[in-house]
Amino acid sequence: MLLEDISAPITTLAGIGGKTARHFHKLGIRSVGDLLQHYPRDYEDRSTFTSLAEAHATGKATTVATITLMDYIGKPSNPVLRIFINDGTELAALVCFGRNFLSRKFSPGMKVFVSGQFEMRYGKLQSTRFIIEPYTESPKEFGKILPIYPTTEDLPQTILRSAVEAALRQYLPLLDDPLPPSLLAARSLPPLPEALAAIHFPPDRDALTRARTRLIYQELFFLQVIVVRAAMKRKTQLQAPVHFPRTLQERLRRSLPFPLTPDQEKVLEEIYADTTSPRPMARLLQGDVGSGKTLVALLAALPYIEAGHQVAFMVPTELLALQHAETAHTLLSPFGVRTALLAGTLQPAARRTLLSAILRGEVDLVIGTHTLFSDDVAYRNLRLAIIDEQHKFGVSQRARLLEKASHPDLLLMTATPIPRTMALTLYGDMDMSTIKTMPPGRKPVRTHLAVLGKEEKVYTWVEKELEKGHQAYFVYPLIGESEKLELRNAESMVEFLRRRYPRWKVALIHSRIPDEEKERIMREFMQGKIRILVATSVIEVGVNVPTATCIVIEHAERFGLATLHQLRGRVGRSDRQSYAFLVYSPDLTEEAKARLRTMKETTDGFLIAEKDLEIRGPGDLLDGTIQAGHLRLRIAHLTRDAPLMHEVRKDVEALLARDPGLLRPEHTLIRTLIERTDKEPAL
Ligand SMILES: Nc1ncnc2c1ncn2[C@@H]1O[C@H](COP(=O)(O)OP(=O)(O)OP(=O)(O)O)[C@@H](O)[C@H]1O
Repeated sequence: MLLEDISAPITTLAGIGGKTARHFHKLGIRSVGDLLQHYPRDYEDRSTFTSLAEAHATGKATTVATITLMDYIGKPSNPVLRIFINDGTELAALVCFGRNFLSRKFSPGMKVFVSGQFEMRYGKLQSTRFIIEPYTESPKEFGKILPIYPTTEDLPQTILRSAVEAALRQYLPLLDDPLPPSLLAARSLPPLPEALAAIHFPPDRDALTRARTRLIYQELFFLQVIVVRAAMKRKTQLQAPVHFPRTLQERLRRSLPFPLTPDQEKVLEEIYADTTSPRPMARLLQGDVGSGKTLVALLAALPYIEAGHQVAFMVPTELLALQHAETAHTLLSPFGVRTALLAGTLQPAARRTLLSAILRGEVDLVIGTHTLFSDDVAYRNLRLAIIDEQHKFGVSQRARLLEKASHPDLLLMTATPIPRTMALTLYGDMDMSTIKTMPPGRKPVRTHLAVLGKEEKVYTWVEKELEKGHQAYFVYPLIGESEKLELRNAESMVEFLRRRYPRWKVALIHSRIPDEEKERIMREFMQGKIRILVATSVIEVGVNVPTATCIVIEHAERFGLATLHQLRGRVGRSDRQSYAFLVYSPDLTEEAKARLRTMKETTDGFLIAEKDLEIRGPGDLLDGTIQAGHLRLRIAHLTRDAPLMHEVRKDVEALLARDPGLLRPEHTLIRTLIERTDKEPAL
C-alpha cells in the first residue's frame, strides 16, 4: 500500500472521536495517510539525562528523582500543590499551578522521571514548567527524542503523538516503498517504513538525519521525474515543418524609433530558432521590469502571423490586457496584422462576433486574461501561446490554454526573476532566455524612504515633477477604510490629493472599479489627461506609461519585496530621471526594515529576488505550481535543499534514460504516482 493511499479516516484510530477529529481537520489532516505525512516541526530531546545540579548553569534538567515531600502553598481558598524531588545531586521544588490533580498520581517516596525549566527561587531550585511521569522500564515521554508537531491550541502534542504512534503501529507493516531498493542502496537511504518511523519517533539523532534526507529525497525525486519526463516528451513531439518568414518582423524592427538592445536581439534569435525547430518551443523569458520583454514578444509573434498562424497572448489582469492590446494595435496594425482584445467586459453579442472571427482565423493576435481559454473560445490554428507574468496563473489555467491547440509553442515571460535553483526545479524542462540590460539612456530610479509624518517633503517633490509635465502614481495598501487596520487608503487619500494638487486631474483606480471605467481612466492617464493615478497594487504588473516619473508608495512596509519592485518598475521607463518614494509607518518589524533597506540599496531585480527568497522563503513563487496537489512539498525546501536536488536530478536522468516509460517492475509504483500527477499537468 502507498502512503498516499491510506485513506482511512483518522477516526478509525483508537481514541480519536468526532470532536478531536475536527481539530485534526483544521490542520488539514483527514486521513491516516495525511497524519503520517504531518511531519514534526521540531523535536525535544529527552534521550539524554542531565542532573538537577546542572540546572544551576543551564536552567533545565531531565532526570530521575525521588519525591521527598508534597505540600500546599498559597491561600487556603486557592492552594497550590508543591512536589519536592531529589535526584542525588540536588533538591528542587515543582510548583503545580493548576495541576493539583497530580497529588492523586504521586506520593512521597515514589521514583519519577522529571523534565523541566528550573530557576533559583528563595535559595532553592524551582520549576513551574515541567513534566513528570512515574518511573518505569518503558517510559512514555522519557529516554527518547519527542516530536513537536505543528498544531493548533485545541490539539495538544500528546494527542498528536499517540495518534501518530497508533497509525505507525497499524500501517507501517502494510506500507510499500515507491523507491526501488537499488536506488536507496546507492544513496544509503533507509526504506520508507523505517524513515517514517524515525521522522516521528527518532531513536537517535543519526537516524533522524537519515530519515529526513530520505523523505526530502523522495519529494525532490518525484518533482524531478515530472520535470525530466516533460522535457523528454517535448523532444518527441514534432511539429510539421513550416516556413516562418521574417519580413514583417524586420519591417517592425526598422520602424521602431530605437534599436533593440543586444539582449533583445539575442533573445529574439533564440526564440526564432525555437520557432523554426520541429520541436515545440517551451521557453521562459526573464527580464527585469521595463527591460523590453513585451516588445520582444510582439516581434517574436510576427513570423507566426506572417506564416498564417494565430497567436494568443495571455496576461494576468484586464488592465494589462487593455494596455498590451493598445500597444499591439499601434505597432502591428500598420503591417496589416489583425489584433483583438478579448475583454471580460464584452457584451454577449460582441463577444460572439469576436469568437467567430477567431474561429474563422480573421484575427491574428488575440490578447486577454484567462478568458482566452474559456470553453467557448476556439482557435482556427493557434501555434504560439505567450503567457505574461506566468507565475500569476495556476498550472491548470496554463494547461487549458495549451489544450486549445496540439503542441503550440509556448513562450512564458516573467519580470520576477527566478533564482537559479528554483528555475531548475520549476522550469527544468524549459529553455531560458534572459534580458539583463535595460534600454540605453535609462536612469536607475532613485528611491527615497520617508517616515510617515515627513511625507509633505515627498508631496512637494512630486509637485515639481508635475510642473515639468510628468505624471505620478500614489499607491495604498487598502481600497477603503478598514475597521481592523488604521491605514491610509486609496479612497480617502484621493480626496486629500485632489485638494493637495488642485491644478491637476487626479483619478482613482482599483479592482472594484468597473472594467469600462478602468479602461477609460487608464486611457486618459496614458494620454496625460489624468496626471495623478491613485491606486492599489492593481497597477503592479506591466503598466507602461513612460511619462510617469514618480511613484509614492504609502505604508510601503505592508508590501512584499517582489511587489515593491514591480511597483517601482512603473516609473523609470524612459530616459527621464524617475523617483520612488517609500513612505513607511514607524515601528517596523525587522523583516519590513530589511525589505525597505533592500529597495533603497538596489534596483536589480535579480538581486531583489534572491533577497526576497532569503527574507521570506520561496512562498509566492511556488503558488499554484508546486504547492498543488500531489506535488506538495511537505519537508523539502527548494533553496535549502538545492545541493541534494542536483544529486536527485542526476539519479532521475539516469533512471529515465534506462527506463523512459517506467515500465520495469521495480518502477511500477513510481509510475502509479506519476500518472496521478499527469492529471494535473506541470509546466
Ligand atoms: N531597445 C529599446 N530601446 C528603447 N526603448 C525600448 C526598447 N525596448 C523597449 N523599449 C521601451 O521601453 C518600455 C518598456 O518596454 P516593455 O513594456 O516591452 O517592457 P517589459 O519588460 O515588458 O516591462 P514590464 O516587465 O514592466 O511589463 C516601452 O515603452 C518600450 O517601448
